Amino acid sequence: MTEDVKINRGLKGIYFERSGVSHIDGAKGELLYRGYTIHDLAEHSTFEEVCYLLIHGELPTADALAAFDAQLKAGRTLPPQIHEIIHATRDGHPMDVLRTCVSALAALEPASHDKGEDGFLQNGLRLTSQVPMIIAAHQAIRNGRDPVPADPTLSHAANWLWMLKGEKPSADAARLADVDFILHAEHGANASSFAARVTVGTEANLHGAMVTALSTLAGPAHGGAAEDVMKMVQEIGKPENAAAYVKQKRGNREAVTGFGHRVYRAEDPRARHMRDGVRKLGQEMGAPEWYEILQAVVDAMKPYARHGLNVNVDFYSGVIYQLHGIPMDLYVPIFAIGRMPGWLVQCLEQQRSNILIRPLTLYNGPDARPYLPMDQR
Ligand SMILES: CC(=O)SCCNC(=O)CCNC(=O)[C@H](O)C(C)(C)COP(=O)(O)OP(=O)(O)OC[C@H]1O[C@@H](n2cnc3c(N)ncnc32)[C@H](O)[C@@H]1OP(=O)(O)O
Ligand SMILES: O=C([O-])CC(=O)C(=O)O
Repeated sequence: MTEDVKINRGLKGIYFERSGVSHIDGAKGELLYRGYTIHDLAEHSTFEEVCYLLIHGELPTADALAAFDAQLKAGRTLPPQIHEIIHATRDGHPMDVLRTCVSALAALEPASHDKGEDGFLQNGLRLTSQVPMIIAAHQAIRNGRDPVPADPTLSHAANWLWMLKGEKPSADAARLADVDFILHAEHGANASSFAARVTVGTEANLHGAMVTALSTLAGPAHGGAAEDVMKMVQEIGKPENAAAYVKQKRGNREAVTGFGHRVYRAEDPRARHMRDGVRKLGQEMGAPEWYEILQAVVDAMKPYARHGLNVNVDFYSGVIYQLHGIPMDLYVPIFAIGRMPGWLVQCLEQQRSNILIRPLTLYNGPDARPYLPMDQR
């Protein structure tokens, strides 16, 4: 029909909106949250501070941060029915359980239907606190233990590890989790945030948008990559096997997971912090071989780097979780913990100047034709 129309498959390179939250320079490999480089934030900030920055646009004063932190801590409660739902779905993938529980919270908490700007904010902050609780409670229940109650003296990251493992994390372990959350907190119009914005565009509630985001994050082309990288590392087994593995994948024109990105052509700036974390943790724990395997894959992929194929944020994160003894199926849910403020702020931006997001598909099916009665088909 309209053959001259240009189709942008996957919306590659298309700007659909303006955003004041994060800036990605794919050619240079740079990422800013509200004007601050991800490197400064990863080195000097905390997840709570980054949440505040993303949502309010400025770094908090000490008083503002204390009030914000108190609000996050006050959100660390779950209706008792959530534990019943987790019991009923305990054998499911943690991402399915998490998504189901967030959906159930919409039905259990009347405030979830407040679609004003403040309603979105309050619901989003409460969910930011509830999401790690759901994941940790599922991990406890599927292992026959009672969920560990939240500890109001601990930061978001330390409390997550406490609820997950039932023991107080070391300062280093808590800081590594904190940095992981900072690095994953926000990334512009990535697939899950875009999907959440589509949901808000229809004037649906925030919980609905979060369910959309969680569904979209789960795929291996997006948040699921960290789990696949860990499986790849296990399959490779030793650094000397990496070159043959990559050769076979490239020969079959299959993706090597943890590489490639829709926007970055230079290395994803978040990867460097995770790489440092894997190297340090591996040495400390007497398990340097995981890092060596990862670096052998990077070496084998070097010929493709000049075509813009470099490691992304998910390449190193799985091994960090593995070294912490965290099961592989929790890797995507951990990404979701970090991404909560990013989804929230994208939803807030969408809501502030809302418009239905509804592109076109160019029809290439049959021309108009008469309906055929059953006996003539
Ligand atoms: C947090 C995140 O979501 S980060 C991404 C996490 N996902 C992964 O790590 C999974 C592996 N990577 C991929 O599948 C892809 O790189 C994606 C989905 C992330 C991005 O895909 P796109 O933007 O559509 O890239 P596209 O498919 O256009 O790739 C361009 C070229 O690079 C190749 N390529 C892209 N990624 C990879 C990869 N991981 N391994 C090998 N080759 C790759 C493609 O085959 C294509 O080559 P061609 O032009 O010869 O056909
Ligand atoms: O931006 C993307 O397409 C994917 C990504 O790296 C993220 O969501 O962090």
